[in-house]
Amino acid sequence: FKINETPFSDSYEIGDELGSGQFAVVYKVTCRKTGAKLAAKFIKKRRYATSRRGVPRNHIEREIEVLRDVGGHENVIQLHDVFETPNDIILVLELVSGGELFDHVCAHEYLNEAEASAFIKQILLGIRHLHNRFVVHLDLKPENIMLLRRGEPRIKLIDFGLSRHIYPGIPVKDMIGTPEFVAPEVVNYEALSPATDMWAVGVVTYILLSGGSPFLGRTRDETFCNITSVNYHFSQTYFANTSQFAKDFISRLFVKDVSARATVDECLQHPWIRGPDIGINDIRVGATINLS
Ligand SMILES: Nc1cc2c(nn1)-c1ccccc1CC2
Repeated sequence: FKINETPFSDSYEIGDELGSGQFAVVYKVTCRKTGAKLAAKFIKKRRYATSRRGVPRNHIEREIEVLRDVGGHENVIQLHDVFETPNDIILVLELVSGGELFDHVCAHEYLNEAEASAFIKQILLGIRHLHNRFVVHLDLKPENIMLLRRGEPRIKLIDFGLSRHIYPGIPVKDMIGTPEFVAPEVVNYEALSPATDMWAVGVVTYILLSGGSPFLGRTRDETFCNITSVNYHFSQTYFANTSQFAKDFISRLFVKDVSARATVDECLQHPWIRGPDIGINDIRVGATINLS
């Protein structure tokens, strides 16, 4: 990937901090030439192979390659430019300023089904764009899903720090992700695949509808045990008034066998996502249904 030779501050003026992760800080920036408002993600470079601080260069390169490949979809963050300083690599990204989906859910405790279904449909459209390019996100969670603008149900998938290309027939194994969102194959150190993202969609859906986390235990090991035994339930407290469609949607994703787990295309066809607008003429045998 080509890195800009000129200094970052020659082209951009730094504004407010938008968010931060373990080794990254994101600022709102203004392009000096055009006045455009963008986001700049400063990723701390790892200085020594034995260090635990910072991100190894090849991981940053992988995030850039993935962003370059998946850019251009309305539910996926767009990469505009890359700069380097002695300590950081700077990704200039499309500005999303509606805050994290995580905060939006917290502000409401949980969402009604229509709002949750609209958010999940957008997440599925973004994921379909990734999976069609053999990209697997591997860190889907409400913190990594941003609202384009406050109060609008339009989302962008933002953090591709753990994402990678996974091609059929080339097994990839790795112990990564956030414990309460990882699928059984991650816990069991078995091959990762697009199905790994679909399990996480189930966890995000469960959280949007209830505010609770389906597999979270008191310890990391308890969480992992709940995941590998698919030990979850729809607590009456939050799911008493939830539709069968919503519960069926979630239960098709919490499937241990990756070959039996719903794919992104099957999810987009599910009645909970297609909603009441299914007309009889959509159900002609063999019809190609245009989902866009
Ligand atoms: N880990 C993160 C975290 C964030 C972002 N990217 N990666 C981001 C990207 C574009 C606009 C705004 C943000 C803030 C949060």
